[in-house]
Amino acid sequence: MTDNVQLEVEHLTMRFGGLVAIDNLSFTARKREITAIIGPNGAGKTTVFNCLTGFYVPTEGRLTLYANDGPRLLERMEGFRIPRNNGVARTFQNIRLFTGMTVLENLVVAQHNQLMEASAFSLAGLFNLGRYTSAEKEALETAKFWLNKVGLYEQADWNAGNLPYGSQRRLEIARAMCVNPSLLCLDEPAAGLNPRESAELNVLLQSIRDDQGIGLLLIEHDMSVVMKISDHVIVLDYGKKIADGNPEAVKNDPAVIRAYLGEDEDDELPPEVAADLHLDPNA
Ligand SMILES: Nc1ncnc2c1ncn2[C@@H]1O[C@H](COP(=O)(O)OP(=O)(O)OP(=O)(O)O)[C@@H](O)[C@H]1O
Repeated sequence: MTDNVQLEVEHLTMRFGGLVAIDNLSFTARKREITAIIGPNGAGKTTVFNCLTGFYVPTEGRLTLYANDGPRLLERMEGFRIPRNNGVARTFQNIRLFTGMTVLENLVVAQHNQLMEASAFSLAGLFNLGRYTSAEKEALETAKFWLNKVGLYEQADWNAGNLPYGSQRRLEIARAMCVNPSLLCLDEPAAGLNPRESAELNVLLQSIRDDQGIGLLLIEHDMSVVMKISDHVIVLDYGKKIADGNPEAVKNDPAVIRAYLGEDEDDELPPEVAADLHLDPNA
């Protein structure tokens, strides 16, 4: 039953004082699938990511990651161990690259933990022992692989801060992939992209899903991305799950339309949102 499950979230609740940001949320994300979490502003999407990646300790609930070597309970781990030992990588709403480093250096630094272990925390590195040099070579190979994959090989020596915005977004994804995660969490990767860059992002995310065989969790407001590439969509509103299914079912769900529209029957969806949800304007 759990064969294909990458992540199982059970009864997750996150309170900030009196505010319930996530309210008894359960869902499953599968391997080789893109699972989107959508919902209006403040619905609790980023808080879910912050619980999964150790930025917040959930108030209640269980978060089970099915890594290659068995299940892990993420909510019981110290935050820094989640990306380091447990295969959950993420990108952020606001790009967080090392802008003063080159594109290649950003990808090598991402592998710092593996390199530190191989260097026995510096001694092997200092004396240039074999184990360290082969780990260093491997880190460079991994970095080059991902540079190729995201189409930035030619820009390897550029300062990351000088890349165009869309390329910076792709570099962030490459950096997250350099730690060889089981689960990749992407927080609004299409924000600020033009239509061509969005289309390139779709291709990249689909190829990570298909070629790496990992689970992807995607927070995204751009419905053209969500509806095109997601296998599974979860909709949150005020911290509660209001829909869970395939994109087709979710976009026609009255509760979802109401969440975006509001309760007032006289309201109308802005034309671009209606178009993204593919709603019939004459309905
Ligand atoms: N550290 C915090 N302390 C207090 N309240 C918080 C904290 N983090 C999030 N919240 C609150 O939790 C709720 C959910 O926020 P969250 O950022 O998860 O929403 P979101 O769905 O990601 O929104 P957006 O689409 O605007 O990014 C909001 O009311 C927010 O103000």
